[in-house]
Amino acid sequence: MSEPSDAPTTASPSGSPFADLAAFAALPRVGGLALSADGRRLAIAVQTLDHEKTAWQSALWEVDLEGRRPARRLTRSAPGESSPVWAPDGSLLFTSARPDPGAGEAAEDPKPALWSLPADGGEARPVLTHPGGISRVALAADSGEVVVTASAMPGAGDAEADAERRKRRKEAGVTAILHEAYPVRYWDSDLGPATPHLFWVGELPAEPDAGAERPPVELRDLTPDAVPPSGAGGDLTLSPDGRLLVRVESVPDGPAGRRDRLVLLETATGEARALVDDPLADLGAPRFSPDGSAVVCVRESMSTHDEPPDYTLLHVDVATGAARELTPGFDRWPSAPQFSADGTAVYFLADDDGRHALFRVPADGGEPVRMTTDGAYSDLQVARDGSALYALRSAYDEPPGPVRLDPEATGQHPDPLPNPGTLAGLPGTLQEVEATAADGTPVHCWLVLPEEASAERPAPLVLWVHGGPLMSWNSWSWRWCPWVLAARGYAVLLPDPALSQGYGQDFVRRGWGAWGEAPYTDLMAAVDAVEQRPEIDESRTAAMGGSFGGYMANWIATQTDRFRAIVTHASLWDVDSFIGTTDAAYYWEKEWGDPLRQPKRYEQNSPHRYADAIRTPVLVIHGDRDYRVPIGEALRLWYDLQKRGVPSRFLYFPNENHWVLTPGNAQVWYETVLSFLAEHVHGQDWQRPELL
Ligand SMILES: CC(=O)N[C@@H](C)C(=O)N[C@@H](C)C(=O)N[C@@H](C)C(=O)O
Repeated sequence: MSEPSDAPTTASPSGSPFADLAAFAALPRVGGLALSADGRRLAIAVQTLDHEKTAWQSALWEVDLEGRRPARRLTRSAPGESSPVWAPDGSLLFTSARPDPGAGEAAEDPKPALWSLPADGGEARPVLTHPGGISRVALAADSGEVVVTASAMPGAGDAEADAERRKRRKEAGVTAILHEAYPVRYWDSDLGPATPHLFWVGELPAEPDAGAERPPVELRDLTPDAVPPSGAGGDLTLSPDGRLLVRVESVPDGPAGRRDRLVLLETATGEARALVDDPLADLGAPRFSPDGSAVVCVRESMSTHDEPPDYTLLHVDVATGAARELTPGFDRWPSAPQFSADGTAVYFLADDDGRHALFRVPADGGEPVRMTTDGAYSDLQVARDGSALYALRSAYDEPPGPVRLDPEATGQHPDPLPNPGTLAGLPGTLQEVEATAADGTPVHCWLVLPEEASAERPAPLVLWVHGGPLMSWNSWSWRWCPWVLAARGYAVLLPDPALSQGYGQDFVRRGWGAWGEAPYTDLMAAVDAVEQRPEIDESRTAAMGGSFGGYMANWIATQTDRFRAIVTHASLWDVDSFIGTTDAAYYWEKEWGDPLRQPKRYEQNSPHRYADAIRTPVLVIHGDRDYRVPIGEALRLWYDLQKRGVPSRFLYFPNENHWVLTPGNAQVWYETVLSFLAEHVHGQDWQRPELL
């Protein structure tokens, strides 16, 4: 195919916010959801650009459940507000590092505190502070009693001693941490010396009369023995009467290994015992039943060298600890379970065939049924009177927004609720494509086509590989937004190759321990299939991906010269060094094995071993605060490319983690990717982003 003279550039004439990176960064992004106990009020968290346009600020908004009024903003502050929870009296609790107007001089390093917005409006007031900051709030559904999570210094008995220890370290200029257990980091943070503890708050004091002093809120440490690395930072659920708490506890499991179990705690005494402790599984996402007699949770079987993990739901009797499988034989991975209002059913979410669907299963056993047709759901809220469900719904062609669902119906399209993040339109269309792998297995893909793509004007194609790898392309992504590329005339292929979720356990097994085999050939089969289409220009293609998707971009670079450019973000290059330095080696080491005693998988699947074969230009992107895929992977990849004279560029973010989370850097990310694609896919001159 010859080069058309009007090849798309990095600018788009369409006028869509996806064509203008500043307008794209300014689109409101809807996050968490909280329903009040009486089912009448719904709060959402919405991120918008701050005044200087240098940070996204999270604020809380209220959604009119009748759908008559647009969503209205409830909070406003520079540090933003998050983790909304409605108290029984109708006030809205949230965490925020905003300054306390009554506290005199502003703190140098303000920590998030617990705030309350009165039911009938007015100013929010601070309720509770801790020297380590309040990171989470849990509320007992009937009693309204509260438990908070805050990080405490080792050995500090109370908040005063805690503050004193922090002060002494600061005055002495000590930032060092002495580690005695694995792991030492998580995501982009150091673990220790402070570690999360759970504090009992009980009933929150009522709003004081005008002019009166607010009574101090006493915190009682429910987990005084919590120790680094993870302390009591796991997920938790409070019984409706506030008497019991079930939390996820991470315990050592072999050398440098961890696993998660469920611990039951009496809130009055702090007395604790293991509720479900399974040496062959991780337990997570516990949720109490409405009568407090049972807990539903997720069981993830430990993977082995030969077998990927598998997930099921457990129904656990709180009095006896007896656990029963709720989803035996269900060939999908259930997550985020919750009881129905009357406790007779459990709702859960699962990837299924390119969707993240809502399911329901009877609590006393039976077949799970899928309740939603399209889209990806999260943040499910069950109205306590059983009248409705609320959730956030997104899809590859729709950003997240609040919806109402029928608690019983199957095959439903939910009612959309007022959404401050509604889009006016998209610069193209989304199609569902099924390719066929060499062994006959279907490979599900989403294909984004730009507005102008046609047989007369075929669009260049970008293959975008998802991360995980145990994941699926099924929901909106601001970080990996194909519509920004579509606005510049690119078609974007989003395939779910072997190892992806939502297609059954055998589909995961096809790629287990063999990342360079079926996952790679499935991707190539998807590209082959889409390249046959008249509206695709098969002579102008590129491949990109982040994280595991970056591993695959690197692998593709070593295996084929069919693409004109490779973009690799936060990627794995030398898998042995990655597993030894990531924040959670135990997540990977079973599948890959011991590199000294079981070197085969490393020899066969680590891209760095095939560096000499790379001919395609590569854009390397990495953040220095990335503890999931540490920067060493990018430094070594960059060195290996430069040494071999491969045309390459390195976009380095000193302050970003595994994801690029600030508006300026996110825009520069897209700008650099688009310039690199324009240079190599269209043969245009390299346009260096102005701010780089
Ligand atoms: C503990 C752990 O490593 N979990 C994995 C799910 C993980 O983080 N994998 C990364 C290498 C990855 O591919 N992440 C993707 C999902 C991303 O986009 O961040």
